[in-house]
Amino acid sequence: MRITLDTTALSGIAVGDRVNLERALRADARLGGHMLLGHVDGTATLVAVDAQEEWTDLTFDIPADLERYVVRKGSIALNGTSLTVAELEGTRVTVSLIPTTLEETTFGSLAVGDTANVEVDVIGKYVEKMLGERA
Ligand SMILES: Cc1nc2c(=O)[nH]c(=O)nc-2n(C[C@H](O)[C@H](O)[C@H](O)CO)c1C
Repeated sequence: MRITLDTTALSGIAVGDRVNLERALRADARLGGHMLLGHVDGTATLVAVDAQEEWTDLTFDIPADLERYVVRKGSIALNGTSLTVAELEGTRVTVSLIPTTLEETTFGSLAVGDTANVEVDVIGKYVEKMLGERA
């Protein structure tokens, strides 16, 4: 689909490349992350990797029009993975990845300059629309 290739980083992957997969959440299951729809809003560029002993900080530059939907300690999906925003400075979003996440996802092989798919938390979009309509 044209919109998928235009909006996501999927146009840059090749046969044999790894991707992250998660089965759909059951409505009666416990929610361990946030409500992820799989609708990618744009792509972010990895600008810094800071590996510590017990976690690794990844800093991404996200599109300017998505910044307003991201809050510190809020949720963001990067490459389909539900993550917590550890730091936020303008369009720079830092996430701290635990070893499990690095092992189970493709983040372990991401390098500075690589792009990742971004899905912002949908709650902010609904709130924005409702407040806009009320004004
Ligand atoms: C909300 C959330 N936040 C983080 C995070 O900030 N850092 C991290 O490393 N992992 C987080 N996780 C768990 C990951 O989504 C999970 O480890 C991967 O999806 C692999 O299953 C979740 C669910």
